[in-house]
Order: sequence, then structure tokens, then C-alpha cells
Amino acid sequence: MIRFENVGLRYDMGPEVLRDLTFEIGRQSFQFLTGPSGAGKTSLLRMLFLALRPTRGLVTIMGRDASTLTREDLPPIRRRIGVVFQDFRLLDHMTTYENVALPLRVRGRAEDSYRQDVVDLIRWVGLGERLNAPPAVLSGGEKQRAAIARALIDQPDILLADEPTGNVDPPLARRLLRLFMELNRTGTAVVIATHDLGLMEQVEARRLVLSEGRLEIYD
Ligand SMILES: Nc1ncnc2c1ncn2[C@@H]1O[C@H](COP(=O)(O)OP(=O)(O)OP(=O)(O)O)[C@@H](O)[C@H]1O
Repeated sequence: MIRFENVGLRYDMGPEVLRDLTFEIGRQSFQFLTGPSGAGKTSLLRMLFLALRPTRGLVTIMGRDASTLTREDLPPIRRRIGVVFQDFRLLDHMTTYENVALPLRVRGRAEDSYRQDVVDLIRWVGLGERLNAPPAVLSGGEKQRAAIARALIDQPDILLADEPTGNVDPPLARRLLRLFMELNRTGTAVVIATHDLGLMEQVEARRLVLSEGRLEIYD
């Protein structure tokens, strides 16, 4: 679904922070992306989301060479990718419900067709009491769960999540992991960037390990 061949990345005139990355995120695959702080996990996720272009190598996404995509090509591809960023990126003037429903609204779906699904998912992530609250009054962990619900609501083909359990306690982290696994079972490829060994030990999953700019894969 997304393939990297000999991809390298440098910022400005700095050294290469990622080197010779060759791997594939397959349809309906499940993997953790890990490595020490500063190893390049966020940079790699941003390249997977086409928010950052590699400085060398080839990225193929859904059968297309990413370097040939135009500005107009990007939105339909990105709509098939759910992302949870470390800074959540919730819209301040909207409630939890409106933030989570946004991807469906943007697609032009009638609210009657999704209202209950949105409410159910928000309850599932434990934010039932926060349906009508704006992000400003949510805690860090609550914002994170709202961002996760928004990324999942439209059943994306790929979910990219950057430290999605970084602000929640271990029982809730396990619950979120179950949600990601359920999403994966129903067809979504999942990439979870994390430092959390305890989280990774809970599932037998492929690990992509970044270290000193290079990637090792443990299937
Ligand atoms: N916008 C930028 N400009 C210059 N250098 C950057 C930029 N973003 C990241 N870097 C550098 O690239 C390297 C990889 O950073 P990145 O944030 O991808 O790592 P990470 O593995 O996600 O780290 P963490 O786990 O701490 O979030 C680091 O050396 C970082 O300083």
C-alpha cells in the first residue's frame, strides 16, 4: 500500500537523519514503529502521510510514485489515511462531537447517517461525558482520545499514530490498543509509533525499529 525504496531524509543542509529505508506497509498489516527519542519516528510518519518529501529514494503510495503527485492529487489520498499527531490538531471552535464527525462532514455525508456512530465511538474511547466540550477544557489524555476517534471514524485504509497512548494510563492504553486491533481486523493497516515497551509486548506484531537513521525490521 505504501512502499519505500532506498529513502533518505535530511533537513536543510543537515546530516541525513534517515538513510536507506526500504520497507512496505501492506494492506491490513499491523506494525509498531519504535526507536530512541530523536531516531526519526515522527519524520518517517510525516513521509508516510506525504507531509514531508524524502530527499532521495522512491515512495510509492497506493500504486503511485509520490514524487509525481500534484497538490490536487493529495487530498483524496490523505482522506484514506487516518492520522493521530502528537499535538492532536483538534479544532478549538468545535466540540468533541464536531471534531470527531469532521471527516464525515467533509465527505458530504448526511448527519443522520453517522450521528450514532460518532457518539458510540466517542463513548468507546471514554469521552461520553465530553461530547459537547471544546478541546480547551479537555485534559491531554482526553484530547488524545478525541484525536484517535477522529482518525478512526471514517475507517481509513491506513492509520498512522504518533505515540497514541503517551498521555493515558496503562488500562486505557490497553483499551486503545484493542480498538486499533479491531480496526485492523476490519481492514485498516495500522502503524503505531511508540516508546512504550509495555504496549508492544501485548501483541505479536511486526516491529520497525529505527536506530541511527537506519531501519531494522522484525517480522
Ligand atoms: N523540522 C526539522 N528541522 C530540522 N531537524 C529536524 C526537524 N524535525 C526533526 N528534526 C531532526 O530529525 C531527527 C529525527 O526527529 P524526529 O522528531 O523524527 O524523531 P522521533 O524519533 O520522532 O523523536 P521523539 O521520539 O523524541 O518524538 C532529530 O535529530 C531531529 O532533531
